[in-house]
Amino acid sequence: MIELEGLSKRWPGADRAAVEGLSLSVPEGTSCALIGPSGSGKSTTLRMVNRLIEPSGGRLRIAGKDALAGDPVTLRRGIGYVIQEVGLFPHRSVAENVATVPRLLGWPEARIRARVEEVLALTGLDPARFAARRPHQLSGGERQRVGVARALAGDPPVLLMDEPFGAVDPVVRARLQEEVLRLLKQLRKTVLLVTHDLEEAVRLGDAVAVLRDGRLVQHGPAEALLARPADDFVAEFLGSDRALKRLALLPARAARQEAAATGTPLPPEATLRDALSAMLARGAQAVPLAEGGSVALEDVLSASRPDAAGTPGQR
Ligand SMILES: Nc1ncnc2c1ncn2[C@@H]1O[C@H](COP(=O)(O)OP(=O)(O)OP(=O)(O)O)[C@@H](O)[C@H]1O
Repeated sequence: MIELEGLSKRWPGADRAAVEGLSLSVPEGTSCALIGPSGSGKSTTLRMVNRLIEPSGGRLRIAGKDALAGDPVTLRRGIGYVIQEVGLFPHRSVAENVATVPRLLGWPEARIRARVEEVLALTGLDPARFAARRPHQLSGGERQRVGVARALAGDPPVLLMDEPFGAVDPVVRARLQEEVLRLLKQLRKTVLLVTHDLEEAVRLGDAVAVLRDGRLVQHGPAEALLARPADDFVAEFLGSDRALKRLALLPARAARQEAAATGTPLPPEATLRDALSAMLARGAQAVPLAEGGSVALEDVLSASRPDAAGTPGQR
């Protein structure tokens, strides 16, 4: 659990605080994505959590302990940190880079070797192929994987990620996001993430927190924000297509049993947005589902109403 309580940062000479009275909790084993315009205080907030930036005021607790009380270097060893430029040591091998924290923690050599192999494999890098390479001998996506492997090496309960996939192309990016998401869930890490990319926030964040001028304006599951933005600023930030974005988060469940719809059934993982796309592509008012039954246009419309209660698409 990461708990920020009234956390603030005021830079010397600045006319307003970069972060002002920010209170936010990330429950254990969940992830929260910080989003907001450039300069809204996302990176400052993240870096206050591992004290690369010392807060000017407020409280910070990690796993119930006062994280502002002890030594920041010790704190950082217990927190994985992934940044866009990865920040690998260029003259060290992948294995040596990944071993950084376990070595600082004083693990025995055999344990370090085993752990390096384990986290490389977890992040989709075959140790036999990659362990001895230098960072410049890797693709951007592979470097990013090494960055994640390095952050996981010491098995920290908390992970901070600042634009973790910003430097890789969109195709690699989507695959990495899926894989890392699966991995972090499997390992039950508590994750605070900064991103410019709303889709990434929605995909990776159990909750999304919107910042504006250093203040928290809305916090909750992406689906709730897309359905009910707190104000015009959040609505505009989420985009005029926010209703479509929300449909992409809602599973297409059979809303009616009659097999009126024709055409190829949608697979079980299909969302209401997929159902709508299929209707538009087929010029049909309804589409069948592989699991049986069908979804009709009116079901999509009723689910897209922000006040739609219960499980959307279900009657
Ligand atoms: N070291 C610093 N000294 C003075 N001001 C700073 C420093 N670092 C950040 N700031 C200021 O604090 C504010 C918040 O910056 P921050 O980097 O947290 O924003 P951000 O939301 O992460 O922006 P971006 O999306 O552009 O990365 C900005 O006004 C920035 O100019």
